[in-house]
Amino acid sequence: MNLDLMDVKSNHSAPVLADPAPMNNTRLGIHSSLYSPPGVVFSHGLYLTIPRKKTNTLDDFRSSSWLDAMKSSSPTHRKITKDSGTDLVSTDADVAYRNWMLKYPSALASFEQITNYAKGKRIALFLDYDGTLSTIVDNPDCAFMSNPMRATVRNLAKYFPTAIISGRSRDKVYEFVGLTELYYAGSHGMDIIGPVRPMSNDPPNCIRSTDNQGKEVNLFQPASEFLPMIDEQVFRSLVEITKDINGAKVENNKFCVSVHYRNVDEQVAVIQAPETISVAVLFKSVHDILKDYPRLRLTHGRKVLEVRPVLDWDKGKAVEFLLESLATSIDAGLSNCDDVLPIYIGDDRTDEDAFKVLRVGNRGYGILVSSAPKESNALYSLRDPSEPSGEGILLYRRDPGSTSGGSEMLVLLMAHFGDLALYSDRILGSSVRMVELR
Ligand SMILES: O=P(O)(O)OC[C@H]1O[C@H](O[C@H]2O[C@H](CO)[C@@H](O)[C@H](O)[C@H]2O)[C@H](O)[C@@H](O)[C@@H]1O
Repeated sequence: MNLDLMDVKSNHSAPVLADPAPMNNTRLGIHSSLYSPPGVVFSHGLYLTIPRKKTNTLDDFRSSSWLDAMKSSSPTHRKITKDSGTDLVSTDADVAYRNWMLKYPSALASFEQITNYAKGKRIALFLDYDGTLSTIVDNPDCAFMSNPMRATVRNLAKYFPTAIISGRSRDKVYEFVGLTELYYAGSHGMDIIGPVRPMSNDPPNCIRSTDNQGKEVNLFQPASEFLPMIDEQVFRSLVEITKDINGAKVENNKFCVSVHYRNVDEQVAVIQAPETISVAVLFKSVHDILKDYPRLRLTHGRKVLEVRPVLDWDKGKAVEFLLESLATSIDAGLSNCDDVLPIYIGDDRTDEDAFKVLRVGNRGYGILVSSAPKESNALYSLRDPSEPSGEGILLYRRDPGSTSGGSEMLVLLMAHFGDLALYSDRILGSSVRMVELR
């Protein structure tokens, strides 16, 4: 559900904030139990599991972590409650989620802590795309971003340097987001368009280029040598071997390739005849192809296998690269700014590399978008990009030209994401809390 203006105005209930964890201050104002979990209970029964009795040649695949990864790669709260069909399990799921939130408190509930720490600092915002700015859908070509979300990101970018870091190709994610004022990193950070940095700082594979608007930018493609192999050989081979697997889809993400199995029949019921399990066949086929390409590796995303170069580069490295670019670029507005607070919001395993980078030395905040408990290097959580909600929290800056509070510019940084928008204070409903960023 997208909240329109009427929804916001008519929702007069106080913000329904998730159970706040007791907070002790650390440098980032983070609950100390984040570093030593307070007996968090994970209900493994919430996840579907597959029997591991060996029966034939596909056993290695069934009994390895591959199928487990498949089953847990996209657990959704909705699916758990729907599939189980009982209120009891639904309650268990809620309890497990609340317990999990002791370790990963809601970013909404912790918003004052975040903004307190942000005072006096320049925020740099990094956003994943799928599952963060758009909801997960069956067809990857239709993972559109809502207009309110787009408007919010556009407005955020007026205040904070903002970058999208996606596993998609850079062109594709730009096509979805469509905002020229952002920086974009595609192929899990292996294809970055960022602000121009002084030549002396340029690593190899970094060149000056122009973006779609003719603006001078830096183009950094650390995996450029892999392009012919991935594009001309691997992508084609993967398309060929999966063409008879109903529902499989291969997506060319330029420096990596995604093999989707969200729509492939998992056939868990016929586990005794594993040769009919299409997903297992798919995994084996992809694995077999990769034997011929030792310089490529396989990672798991949400119902997707991702083929990528063996390269010491990931979303975390991309965040570091962009932070350095932003800090040295006059255009980006972070130069001469000692204190930058990076915030990264993402939902998937590949986002963990970025969370890790921010976690080290309490450098910034990682926020995991997840509706199911899972281990993460993030510090905070949000439940779902599209969860219906009337709550919102505003991060705002006073308009320097303003003489009255009535004309303050208000920027909604994080509500439940599907409902993000820019509002003026005149139209805010009482369900929105405001936190001033000085
Ligand atoms: O880093 P991201 O921007 O999150 O990209 C990761 C992968 O996202 C896409 O796949 C996922 O979203 C699809 C659309 O909702 C869904 O159908 C699929 O099951 C998910 O895995 C994208 O299609 C992949 O290429 C990206 O690698």
